[in-house]
Amino acid sequence: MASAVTSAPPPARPLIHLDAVSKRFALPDGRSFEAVRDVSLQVPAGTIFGLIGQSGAGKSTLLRLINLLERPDSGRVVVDGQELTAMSKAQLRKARQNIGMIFQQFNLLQNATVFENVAFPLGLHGRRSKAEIAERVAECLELVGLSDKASSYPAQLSGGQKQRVAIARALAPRPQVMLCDEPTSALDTGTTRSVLQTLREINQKLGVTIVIVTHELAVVQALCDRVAVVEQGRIVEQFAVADQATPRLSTLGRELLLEQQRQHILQRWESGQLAERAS
Ligand SMILES: Nc1ncnc2c1ncn2[C@@H]1O[C@H](COP(=O)(O)OP(=O)(O)OP(=O)(O)O)[C@@H](O)[C@H]1O
Repeated sequence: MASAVTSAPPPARPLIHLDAVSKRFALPDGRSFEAVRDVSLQVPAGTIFGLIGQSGAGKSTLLRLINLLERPDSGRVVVDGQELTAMSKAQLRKARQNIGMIFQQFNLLQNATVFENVAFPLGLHGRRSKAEIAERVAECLELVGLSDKASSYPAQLSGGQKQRVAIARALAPRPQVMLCDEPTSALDTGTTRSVLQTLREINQKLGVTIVIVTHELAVVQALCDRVAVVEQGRIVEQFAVADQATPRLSTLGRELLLEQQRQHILQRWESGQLAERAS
């Protein structure tokens, strides 16, 4: 049998490039705390990239440095070839349209309908007609499966539906990047699964690069292509989630590997049970 010709795919270009970024916060007692320490990181275009670590490790701060919600004290942030850290406020406002963000607590406008929430970023930027805005909102709501909820208010929605509205709102300006800060931590297991499925579809169908902060290893395993482990403001290791052969250096990396192996055994056992029942 002829052997298959294999060639490694060309490395994806980094869409996000953090170059030696550091961030220090002033504390009430006058001292300061370095939450992110000299981190360099490249996120390839089209990937789903996880940031994991213990509470207080600096994951959220690192994520917020990508769209300059937190401005680094030193280092450079480059997204899609544009150095955000060198931009004026007006330039940055425009560049941020390329970077959507969703949060654990959804951050929706409570007194606005689902339609108005998703339309909000479209009204802020550019000169779109009402008809163009309505068309884009409808597209985004369809993408997240909420076409029938356009006139509802956030209080009338479940947690999972609220997060979908937040996803639709983040997608509305057609960003290349979506930053997700613990997007499923407030959701139950079933809802988490369906929100992760939506994020995966957005990545696969629209090619949106996703960076996700999570403390849930099951989320990493279900969603991420690659992951970086953050400890005390530093990235201590990075790996492809599918690579179970290379030894993991961090405790969390090893825990994730054990979880992957456990799931693998469980799946094999379940498919064995099914085959037995069928025979
Ligand atoms: N605005 C701020 N002022 C002072 N300290 C801050 C501020 N934001 C974050 N920190 C501190 O920086 C450190 C890193 O915080 P960060 O929220 O990035 O961690 P995290 O890994 O996301 O944690 P968690 O999983 O608990 O959200 C923490 O010790 C936190 O208290």
